[in-house]
Amino acid sequence: MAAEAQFARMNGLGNMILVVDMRGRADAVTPTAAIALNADPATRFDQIMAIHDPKVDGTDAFIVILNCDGTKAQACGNGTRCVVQALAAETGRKAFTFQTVAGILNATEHADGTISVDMGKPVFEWSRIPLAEEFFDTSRIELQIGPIDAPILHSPAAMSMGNPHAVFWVDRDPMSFDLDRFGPLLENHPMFPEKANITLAQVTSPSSMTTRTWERGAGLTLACGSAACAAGVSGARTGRTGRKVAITVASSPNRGTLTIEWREDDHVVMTGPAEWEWSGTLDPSTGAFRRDETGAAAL
Ligand SMILES: N[C@H](CCC[C@H](N)C(=O)O)C(=O)O
Repeated sequence: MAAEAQFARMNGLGNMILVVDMRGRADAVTPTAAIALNADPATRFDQIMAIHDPKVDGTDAFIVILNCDGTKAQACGNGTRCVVQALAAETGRKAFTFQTVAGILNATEHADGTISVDMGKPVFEWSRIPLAEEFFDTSRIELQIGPIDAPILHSPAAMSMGNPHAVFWVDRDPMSFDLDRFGPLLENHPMFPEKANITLAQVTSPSSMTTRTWERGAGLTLACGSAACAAGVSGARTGRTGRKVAITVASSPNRGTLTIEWREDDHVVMTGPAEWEWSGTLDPSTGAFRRDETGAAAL
């Protein structure tokens, strides 16, 4: 049995996150532990954000991201805001720099409690998304589902925010689509050798859209931050919106909002809330956990 690690159950717009404090130790949260934690209704989650000691100078932590099926993810926008809130509560600091497998992320907590994360630069090159087929222009790739002459979803914008995304444009509320049926087919489509996060986006004005996402490795989640980034960038890239959009996440409680700005320097900045629910300790090798009785926010 591994020594216990502190964790906090948190959420970003309903995206269920476990922030696990792995600082000062060499082991990792195992896929077995992730699967066990997800199997218990009390600790069911979409992503684990494991905070490890920094590996490079100038960063505060190295973050490892696990999906609820035990696979690794390269990016998680909602989870990153949760990590910022937990570390800000612990240290009183407002600005952090993290390293992930996808690169360096800078993040800031604002006075109103919202958190901005610089999610880095989008990647459009087909081989780096990655797609299985060469596309010169990945803003509209050939892919459709439904009847060949009347597809239900077609021609998504494909891109990477560190993790692979496909954004399908729809002309009505994304909640009115059978995403639980189409999501698995598209996530696992041969076009996406590393699978993909699948988002439906309805543009509602040049500065707003409504989204809903089927997540790679997690399925239908209440919200997905990196998908909101992908939708915002794809809206601007295809001329549907400007470079700053308010994204209503249709599936989240009270249809919450994320603001996505694709800055002129090519960085994508996501701003939104994070919420602490409760804290506890867990065994990172097995997933056995205990809930703290104090009821105080802690990592
Ligand atoms: N919920 C996350 C995304 C998790 C990504 C994951 N599903 C994958 O790429 O495998 C977010 O807020 O960005």
